[in-house]
Amino acid sequence: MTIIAVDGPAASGKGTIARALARHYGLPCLDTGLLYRAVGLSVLKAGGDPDHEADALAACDFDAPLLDDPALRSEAVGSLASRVSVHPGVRQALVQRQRDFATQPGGAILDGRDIGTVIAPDADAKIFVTASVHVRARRRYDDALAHGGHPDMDSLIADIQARDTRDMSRDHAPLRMADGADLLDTSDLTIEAAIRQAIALVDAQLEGRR
Ligand SMILES: Nc1ncnc2c1ncn2[C@@H]1O[C@H](COP(=O)(O)OP(=O)(O)OP(=O)(O)O)[C@@H](O)[C@H]1O
Ligand SMILES: Nc1ccn([C@@H]2O[C@H](COP(=O)(O)O)[C@@H](O)[C@H]2O)c(=O)n1
Repeated sequence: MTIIAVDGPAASGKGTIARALARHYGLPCLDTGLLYRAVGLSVLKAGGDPDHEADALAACDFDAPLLDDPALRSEAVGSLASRVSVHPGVRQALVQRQRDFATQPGGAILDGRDIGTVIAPDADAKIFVTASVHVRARRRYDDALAHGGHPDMDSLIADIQARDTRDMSRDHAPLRMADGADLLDTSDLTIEAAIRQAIALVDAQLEGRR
């Protein structure tokens, strides 16, 4: 069984890298941010308060098809996800689902904020993907433009900074580089180069464990 943990801040490119690693190693992949986004969107739909733990907890029992809802991908829902994810009860409610995915026969790749620290601390390989705030905001900007939106760079930068601060400073499972993780800064890398480097880092970690 091979478990690969990919963590990092918003728009660092961790999902792109996790999916490429999944193709390369023939493993299933879980974007764990979607689980928190589903909770955030469910609270909103129920008219609850994302900062109120009981409202957020009630939303953890969402229906699986919600994970395919394109509305989950918006920056606004990303921000809601970040607010519900500070509650320890919400994190606890989502842990087993992620661990079950990680420990399926053959293993898996998971990307998120606490995969290498909390969900799979004994993962066979761990990567922490990052990029400068400006580069990450630029990626969100380009995505929004490509989808016909009218993005504002300053508000994207502010949203990403607010999300980084909340994710890194919360008491439970804060975003940080896990022990044994390799850092991959994608600020100046093309997608192809970032994927090549990620595969080289994972290969080296897997080789080191043999
Ligand atoms: N190295 C790169 N160079 C240029 N663009 C990139 C690079 N890596 C990812 N991107 C683009 O940046 C955007 C965000 O990437 P991605 O969704 O992989 O980030 P993420 O860290 O998973 O974000 P999220 O906060 O949604 O979890 C996507 O449009 C992706 O194609
Ligand atoms: N393992 C995780 C994954 C995500 N979160 C929180 O959800 C927010 C949205 O995540 P994206 O990866 O889809 O951007 C994120 O800002 C985190 O607050 C988490 O706590 N743990």
